[in-house]
Amino acid sequence: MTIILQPYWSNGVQKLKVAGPPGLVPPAFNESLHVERALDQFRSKDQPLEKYIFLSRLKNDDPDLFYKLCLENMSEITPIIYTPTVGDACIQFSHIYRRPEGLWISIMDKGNIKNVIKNWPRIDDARISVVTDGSRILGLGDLGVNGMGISIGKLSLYVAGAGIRPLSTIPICVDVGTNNQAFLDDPFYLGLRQKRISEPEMDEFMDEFMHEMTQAFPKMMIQFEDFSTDKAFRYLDRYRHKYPVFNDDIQGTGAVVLSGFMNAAKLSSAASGESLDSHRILFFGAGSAGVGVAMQLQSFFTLQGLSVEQARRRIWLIDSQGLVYESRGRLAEHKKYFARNDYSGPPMTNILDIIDYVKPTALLGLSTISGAFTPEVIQLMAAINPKPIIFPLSNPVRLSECSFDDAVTNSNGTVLFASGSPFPAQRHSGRVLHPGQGNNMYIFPGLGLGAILARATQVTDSMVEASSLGLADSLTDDERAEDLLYPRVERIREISAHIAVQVIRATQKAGVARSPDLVSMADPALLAFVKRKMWNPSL
Ligand SMILES: O=C([O-])CC(=O)C(=O)O
Ligand SMILES: [Mg+2]
Repeated sequence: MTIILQPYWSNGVQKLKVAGPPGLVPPAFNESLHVERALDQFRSKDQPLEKYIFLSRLKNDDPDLFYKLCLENMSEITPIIYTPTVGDACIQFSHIYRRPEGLWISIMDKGNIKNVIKNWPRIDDARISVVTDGSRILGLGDLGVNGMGISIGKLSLYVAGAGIRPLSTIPICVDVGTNNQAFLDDPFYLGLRQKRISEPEMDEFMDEFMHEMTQAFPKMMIQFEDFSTDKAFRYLDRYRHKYPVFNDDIQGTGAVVLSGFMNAAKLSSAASGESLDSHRILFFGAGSAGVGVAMQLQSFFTLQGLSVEQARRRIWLIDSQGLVYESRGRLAEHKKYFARNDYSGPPMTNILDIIDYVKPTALLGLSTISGAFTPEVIQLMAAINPKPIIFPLSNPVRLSECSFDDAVTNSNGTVLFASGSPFPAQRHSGRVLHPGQGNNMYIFPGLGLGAILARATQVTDSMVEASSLGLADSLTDDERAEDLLYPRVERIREISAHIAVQVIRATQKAGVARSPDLVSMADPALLAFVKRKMWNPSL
């Protein structure tokens, strides 16, 4: 008897699984039922973190089964492998760790990064990597090498959401120390026992890292993830014109919020009778995500015909000191662009006073201050707008500026809502209201897929904007009829394919595409091509 061994790939390593010769699998084994069995096992765990551990093990043992389960149960599984549970998994990463996954490069490898990268087993297949230094994981702060969990989670969504082949993905964590003392004192912590290195040392390290990555993987797109604010802007600026790289927290979050905002603004303007270009957006939180989103939202106004300068004037920022304005003095570099020059009184620190002064149509939270949008804040927004736009975007759930429930109750059901992390639907006056999830997971899979297929040499602003417009117009009539701001996550593959087409077109217009053969394809043919390129679990 010949035993049939079917090859599959796990974590870059080829393995073999018994495909079913008599005697080696149970007599009544049925593969399709096995997916349901795995789902049952998954549901039998009561703690989200246990579910996470179960799925992470399953992914390593049998990627086809894992991704089949994800694709068939997106809305149930995404909150486990991704936000919010991935946050807890990162906090606990060094304790729940079982076996290596991804690529670890530390400051000790400086000068030798080339040789470390060479150890990656599937160099030729690699197309996309998510890189973090763990310095600001979600809203959880410096988690050092435990940040690897976020790179892993994002790449699982690349596979599930955009059909990137599992083998083409590389989660990377660079260990440049951590300032998290509790971790440094924890014997289980998996990173170097040292504080974060200085900025010049980090720059040298990153320059070598980026150079060697692009040498080793010429077809690679690199996503920067959860670097702390200063480094997020710094390394995006430093490398964006040199390598195909984008920052998910600045650009991905910006694009997803722009998309949801476009849909919300239409509904809000229809209710108020105000023109689209008269919206006023107040940001609570002025870190990398806040300013990144504000930058992206400028294009909402320029798309309506305003100049960039007029668009800038439609945006106000609040940071930990209150309203951001020029004469307040000593502003961090990244806040200066949106600092107001039309206010020069004493610092305005109370959010209710600021709302009263600005009269925003939209309030966006990127502060990681849980509960910052109090009932009074929501009530005030509802008093000045028939349909207030309120987006508490901080992750994970417990750091959200308000819950969907609070937003619905305090606005009497009028709120147009999107949050970074998932919230349950609410019933109000006999209607079921659905929260939008303004999370960059709607953007990066399609953006990355488009960039890879076009073999983009850079990720331009126009590509990011194309991904946002692609997402905004991917709502179906049914979804629009329910006032949804984002499409249902179950349709993620369809949405990513649509976004990828828009992104490929943008690469062509920007002259950064290295796949000239795609130019001549009409849109339907290009969409079919993109869908054909998507990997599917073989089950
Ligand atoms: O990972 C997420 O859910 C969104 C994100 O990039 C962040 O919060 O840093
Ligand atoms: Mg992030």
